[in-house]
Amino acid sequence: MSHAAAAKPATARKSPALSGTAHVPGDKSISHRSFMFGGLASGETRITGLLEGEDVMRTGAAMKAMGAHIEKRGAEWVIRGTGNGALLQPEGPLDFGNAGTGSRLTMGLVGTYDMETTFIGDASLSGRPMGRVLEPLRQMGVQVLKATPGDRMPITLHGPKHAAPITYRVPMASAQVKSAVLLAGLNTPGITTVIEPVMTRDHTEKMLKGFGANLSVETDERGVRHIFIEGQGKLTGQTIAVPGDPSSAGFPLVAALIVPGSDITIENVLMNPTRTGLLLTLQEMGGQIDILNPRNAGGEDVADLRVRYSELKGVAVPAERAPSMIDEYPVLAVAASFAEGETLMQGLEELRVKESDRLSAVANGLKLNGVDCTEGEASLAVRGKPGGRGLGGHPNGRDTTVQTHLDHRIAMSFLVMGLATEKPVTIDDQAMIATSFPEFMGLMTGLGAEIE
Ligand SMILES: O=C(O)C1=C[C@@H](OP(=O)(O)O)[C@@H](O)[C@H](O)C1
Ligand SMILES: C=C(OP(=O)(O)O)C(=O)O
Repeated sequence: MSHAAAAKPATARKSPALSGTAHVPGDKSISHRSFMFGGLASGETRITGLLEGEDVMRTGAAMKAMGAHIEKRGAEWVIRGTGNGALLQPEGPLDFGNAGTGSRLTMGLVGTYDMETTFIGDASLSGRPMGRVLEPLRQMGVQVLKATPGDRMPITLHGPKHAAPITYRVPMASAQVKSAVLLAGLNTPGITTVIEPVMTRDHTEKMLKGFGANLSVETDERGVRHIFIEGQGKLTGQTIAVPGDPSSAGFPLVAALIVPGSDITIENVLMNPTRTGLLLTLQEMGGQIDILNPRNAGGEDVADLRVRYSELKGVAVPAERAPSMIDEYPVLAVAASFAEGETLMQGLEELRVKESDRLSAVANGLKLNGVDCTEGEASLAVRGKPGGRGLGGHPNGRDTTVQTHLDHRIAMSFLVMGLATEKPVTIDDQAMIATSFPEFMGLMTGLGAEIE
């Protein structure tokens, strides 16, 4: 793979107490959707706090290629959208790099257009299953002109003259699949219905309503959500302040919990209840996390988090909590490596189809660095070593470099781990960190972390 030639390893070492105040970049999910919905709506959308990570920039480039005007003016992104239903056929393939969210949501957004669009991505994205989005799109009349076996990228779609509205029950807990169908519904006459048995992050629903879509949600007596969207309505540009990403906040947060003496504050973190599973779990483990100054900003709950070093205890994390902390399991496994007793995480089947097979990538990295853990088909049990004694790479032994498999969260999680292990932890490549958290190295070293 050509990527290997450019690999840039990084090493984290046992660090002194972390201190200071940090601002994590804007939420990735809201940033992708801000570019998409702003690019589609009529009139002007202004965005502050946008995550300028590679994944989101790919979404911006795709929207530009389909007719949106996007530019940065000072600290603000200003977009002039095409109007709903008026995206243009792009001249070349849309390259989504490493981004599952960008590619899957855009397949929904443009799949129902009577035009041809081709989706490509890097080696990680090209290995991820896209059938979960193509299946409902096919039901709406979309033709998959080309796909690699197993419904993988590169993928070429051509929409019908008139898409058919469907009722679609999402078969796995996935906000990306839910969102792709709702976005396909935007360009479809009539009402498209998504049935969501297990609630996932609700940014698409909240933001589409904010842009003026006729969208409503009913939750039945079994807690199943029924989401209705009326197609071909008008969307109007909005002003958006993107709150800090709780998934990115997880890295300095866990670092402060495991490095003795630490006391840090992370400001302006999104507290949407569909995203706070990690916080809840770490608090159950005995983590001292104070939620300060809770407030509402632009329709979302946000707060500042004061985090102090804590003696953690293992807990059982219920499978139902997985959707609210799906991207946080790698860093939770790191916290669990320093906790007294066993932490059992269940309901992890979706981790197998992220940027890497995160379940095996985490288990392998932990084992290499001396952590006792058991990988199940959809579970992970970690038996921690309080104080990190005996953990970390073996300088005179075999190569203990953690393989990150083009996965930003694996890279950041193991760098956090190395801040509190007896011996350093090395990862094979830090390049992918820029997909979601370009400021990671500077932010962490600014708090006192020893990473190079
Ligand atoms: O909708 C979104 O913005 C996201 C949904 C989740 O993916 P799935 O829908 O595949 O669970 C998550 O892992 C991803 O980082 C962002
Ligand atoms: C799973 C992730 O992102 P995506 O699916 O957008 O690549 C993530 O950021 O952890």
